[in-house]
Amino acid sequence: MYRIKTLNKISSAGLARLDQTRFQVGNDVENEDGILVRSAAMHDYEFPQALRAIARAGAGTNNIPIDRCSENGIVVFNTPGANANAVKELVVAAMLIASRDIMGGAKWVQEQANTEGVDVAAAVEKGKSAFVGPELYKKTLGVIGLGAIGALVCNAALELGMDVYGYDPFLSVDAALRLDRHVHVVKDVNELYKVADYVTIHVPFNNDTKDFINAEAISKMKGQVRVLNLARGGLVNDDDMIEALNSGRVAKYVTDFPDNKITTAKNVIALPHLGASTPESEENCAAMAAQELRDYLVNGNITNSVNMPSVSQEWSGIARVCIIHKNVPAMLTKIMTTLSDDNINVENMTNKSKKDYAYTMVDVNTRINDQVADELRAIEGVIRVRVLNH
Ligand SMILES: NC(=O)C1=CN([C@@H]2O[C@H](COP(=O)(O)OP(=O)(O)OC[C@H]3O[C@@H](n4cnc5c(N)ncnc54)[C@H](O)[C@@H]3O)[C@@H](O)[C@H]2O)C=CC1
Ligand SMILES: O=C(O)C(=O)COP(=O)(O)O
Repeated sequence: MYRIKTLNKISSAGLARLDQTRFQVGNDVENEDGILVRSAAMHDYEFPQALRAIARAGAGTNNIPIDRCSENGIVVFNTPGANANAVKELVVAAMLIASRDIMGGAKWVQEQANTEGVDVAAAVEKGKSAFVGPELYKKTLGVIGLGAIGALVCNAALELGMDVYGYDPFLSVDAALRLDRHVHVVKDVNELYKVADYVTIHVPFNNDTKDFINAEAISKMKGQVRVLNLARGGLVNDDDMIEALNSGRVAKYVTDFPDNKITTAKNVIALPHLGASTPESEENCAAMAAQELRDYLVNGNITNSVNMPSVSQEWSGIARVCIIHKNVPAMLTKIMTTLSDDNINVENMTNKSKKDYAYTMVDVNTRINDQVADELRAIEGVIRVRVLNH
């Protein structure tokens, strides 16, 4: 029985992938083998001895201590693209509410209705000019980060008749193929700032991207620009943004990641981290995350991990040895020598690396006893050894 702890509410579509005969799932499970999580903060989380994998039902993994996971041989998964459409749709809404004063207008109508003696129909026609705002059509959108979400946003904006500029120095081939050919991809983000009426950011939050939009970046943007941040709060420097909003250089700032400081600033539209909050996305993410967790725990296969390489292998033989180790020379030789010294015949094998870590999966035709597993564990550079039986 594998024990799976949920640190957030996970859609039942995902939990259904973890059949009750093999998985015990709940938020009170202890010494868990796997964790399913959304945005719960895990940086201070104490890893139980059994923990082998964490699956983030979503895209951003900045709530998870990835380095500490890698050092402990814990595989971290996410669900690339599974919530991208939901975010794209909210970005379209964000552009609209940043342009037309839909929120202010709707609130004002309610206020009229609640004021005694006001004829709402008449008040609306008299007062509507206070809520005028520009159209998106023929305006320019700058998209920073052209991954799963960024590419969908670019393509949707083209459909709305916008001119679209995109920036992503690490653009993958797959992502480039998803991008409409009418998007102007620029090599220098300043080229995008120079022309964009709207700037939207879709990059992961990390040490390199913290404060990506700061005073210097804003100084390169057009006056009256509208800035959208549905990625992470820390990508935009709050103080610099507040100053730009106060001076009128930035006309509106829409953020999906409000905090006490930014929420009360002028011309801020703060949403409660709603980007992925659709039933469709919650189901997609949960199903993908549960599937990844299951395939790793049961078969040792790794798909969509952010800290370990992708390795999947059909079963051959009767036992499988899964070894997470440092990506250093001679590991494979040492692993193979240990197995052959114990007279174990290898049926199939895969070895792949990702940055400082590597994963070796070996199918063998005999049962692996504790002594062999301990010999493998004793190899310098080996972090974790698991033996699975078919
Ligand atoms: N508001 C919400 O509920 C949601 C927010 N997000 C946030 O959006 C982010 C992006 O999500 P996806 O598009 O699914 O991820 P993704 O991994 O498909 O795309 C990220 C893109 O950013 C690019 N990138 C990385 N560093 C960059 C830099 N310095 N400059 C320009 N581009 C850079 C990468 O090359 C990649 O193409 C997530 O990391 C997460 O923080 C994601 C889903 C929901
Ligand atoms: O996938 C992401 O990165 C998100 O920000 C979505 O977060 P959530 O799962 O809605 O808490």
